[in-house]
Amino acid sequence: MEEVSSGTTGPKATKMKTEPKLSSDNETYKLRARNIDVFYGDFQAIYDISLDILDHSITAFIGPSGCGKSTFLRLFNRMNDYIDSFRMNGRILLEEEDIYASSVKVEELRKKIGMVFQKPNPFPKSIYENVAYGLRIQGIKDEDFIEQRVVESLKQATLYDEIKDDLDKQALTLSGGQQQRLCIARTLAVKPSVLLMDEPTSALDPISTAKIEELIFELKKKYTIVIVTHNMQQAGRISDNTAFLYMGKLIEYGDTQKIFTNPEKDRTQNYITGRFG
Ligand SMILES: Nc1ncnc2c1ncn2[C@@H]1O[C@H](COP(=O)(O)OP(=O)(O)OP(=O)(O)O)[C@@H](O)[C@H]1O
Repeated sequence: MEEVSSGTTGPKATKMKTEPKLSSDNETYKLRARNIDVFYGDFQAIYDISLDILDHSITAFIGPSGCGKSTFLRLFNRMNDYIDSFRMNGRILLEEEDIYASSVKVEELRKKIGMVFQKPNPFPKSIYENVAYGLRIQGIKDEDFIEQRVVESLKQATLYDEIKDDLDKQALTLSGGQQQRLCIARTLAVKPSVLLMDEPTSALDPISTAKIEELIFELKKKYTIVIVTHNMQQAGRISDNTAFLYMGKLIEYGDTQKIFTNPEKDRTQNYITGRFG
């Protein structure tokens, strides 16, 4: 392996002479995107992005509205597949598996790579059933197992203590911040290893936002987290690495502190200092 040059970008990224391997000396890459182009019909939304995401880290995607952050994030659990006009070039590897290979079952992939959206979207069911949902659709019938997993997931999402006596209550009666933590618990219940978060706090008040940020920070011990955020303070507070996208291109990617204090590109500097965007 040799030090990175153009084409492959990542924290301490390395350019592979052969097929990408998943570990450098002491760090492991969980996800790798290689030469990704995305099109919606004739419109190109992503241009030749290659980037590696470290395991057990928080990676933030930042950039002005429309630069392609959500499009890029959604590639990692194939959410763009729902869009008729979507087309892509390139490869995305989860560990060593090409997630767009024809052998991949998308439902299985989404168990491994869960997603939390901008607006909390609980089902109109009880708190308990929201978290149990993913297990039930897998055909799991063992109620003791389901209950144990529901409680464990709610605890991990730091919601359990607030609602433990109300598990049968309608999820839609929870506050926005609680609903978002419930959605995180629902995602955790099927034991993913990666969590994708698309502006998970943008619909929340500052106190709920702080709780979710603490939770995300805690979750990185067990999960690899990729988060899209418009909030640069948030990216600076919680992420280990930051990718700055502009008009579908990856401008700069690396250690968050460096990106925010001493970026290499003028365009990054202009964006993080609020000169545009
Ligand atoms: N389903 C779609 N069909 C056509 N064009 C789309 C579709 N989704 C996104 N786009 C376009 O692709 C580009 C990137 O959009 P995307 O939502 O990924 O950007 P973003 O950086 O996440 O924006 P925002 O911060 O506003 O959410 C935009 O020009 C957008 O209009």
